[in-house]
Amino acid sequence: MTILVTGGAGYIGSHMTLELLDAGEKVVVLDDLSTGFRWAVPEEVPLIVGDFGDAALLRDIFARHDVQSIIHFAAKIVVPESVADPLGYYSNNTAKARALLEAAVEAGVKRIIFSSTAAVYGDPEHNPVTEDESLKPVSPYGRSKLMVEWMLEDVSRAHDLAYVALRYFNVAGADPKGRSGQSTPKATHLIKVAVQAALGLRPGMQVFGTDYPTPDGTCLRDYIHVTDLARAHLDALRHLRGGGESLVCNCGYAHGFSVLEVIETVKRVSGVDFPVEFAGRRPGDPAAIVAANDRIRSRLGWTPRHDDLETIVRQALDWERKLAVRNESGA
Ligand SMILES: NC(=O)c1ccc[n+]([C@@H]2O[C@H](COP(=O)([O-])OP(=O)(O)OC[C@H]3O[C@@H](n4cnc5c(N)ncnc54)[C@H](O)[C@@H]3O)[C@@H](O)[C@H]2O)c1
Ligand SMILES: O=c1ccn([C@@H]2O[C@H](COP(=O)(O)OP(=O)(O)O[C@H]3O[C@H](CO)[C@H](O)[C@H](O)[C@H]3O)[C@@H](O)[C@H]2O)c(=O)[nH]1
Repeated sequence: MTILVTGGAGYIGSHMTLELLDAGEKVVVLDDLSTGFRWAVPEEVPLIVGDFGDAALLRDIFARHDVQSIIHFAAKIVVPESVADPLGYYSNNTAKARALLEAAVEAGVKRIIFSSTAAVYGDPEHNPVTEDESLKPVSPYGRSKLMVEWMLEDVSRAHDLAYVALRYFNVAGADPKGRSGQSTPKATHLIKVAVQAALGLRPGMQVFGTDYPTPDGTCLRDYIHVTDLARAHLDALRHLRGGGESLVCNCGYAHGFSVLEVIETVKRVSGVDFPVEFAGRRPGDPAAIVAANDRIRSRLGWTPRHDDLETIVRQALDWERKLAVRNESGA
């Protein structure tokens, strides 16, 4: 039985592929390499370069490989880009997911795990936010993902296809064995930016907003280690294989760090006091968003192993150094 990983050449998908191989699973990756990297897919894993919305290609993959489960990561993921190009996001993230589901149902695929996002909550009224909080995404990106959750709910009722939708909070860190990490050249994620500043790869950084209703005035986020996140998918797979029902679960540690706390941690771990400028709020940023994680713990038996900001930062620094050497050598 093979697992199809869409987006397996990207940041989270490449960690998932490693985790699946470590667990002895058979994997095939489908990725168009729009933001992913060929080198991020281990040599022993077949990489099909193509579009996950291409029905003919999907039919061919399902005919050649005994795919019983899909882990669907492939998507466009940049919130401001989604505001500028909503139709591009609804096409890539929503319409193509419909095509994937249609092909999966046609081929008799039994299980799908979907990368959803905390962005489906928008600016939540309560923290930690539970899965039952009202869903008010504020960006086309969040809406494009929420619509897929709704499709999954309907499709799973009508067909023999069970699903787990995992709502990721702020994904960070790198493979503890140093095999992969966040490699997107212009990534805007806080930890990536701070780590680049610490390594002198950028002159400094900005803090977006210091007047939020939080203890130090900067935004609070729940940073989850990418390997703990990948393991949540393994737990979801086990749940579905055991006949478990379809589920939506948050993925986070249930505690938050402020932007200033993250920057302070990067400075401490790296030993570099890089320049930080205080700037205005970034449009669309919720003040605080922290995951309630009771459901994923009780229903999937998930337990975090890397819930430590210093470890996350240290591994992000290690990966960024590796990446700098790789980029310098033109590999
Ligand atoms: N990074 C985060 O903090 C975060 C938070 C919440 C949710 N997510 C979700 O996790 C998933 C993975 O995100 P990531 O951070 O690894 O991003 P990424 O950009 O590194 O990975 C996405 C991968 O999908 C591929 N892809 C995109 N469109 C495709 C298409 N039409 N056909 C085939 N391949 C395609 C890209 O080439 C890339 O390899 C996404 O669905 C994203 O929405 C990420
Ligand atoms: O240079 C920077 C970068 C970020 N921030 C701040 O740091 C916090 C975290 O920002 P990120 O960009 O790292 O993460 P977001 O919380 O905006 O985004 C996360 O949630 C989004 C949905 O809301 C998407 O899912 C996205 O992929 C995921 O990383 C925010 O307050 C942001 O304003 C800064 O102050 N300076």
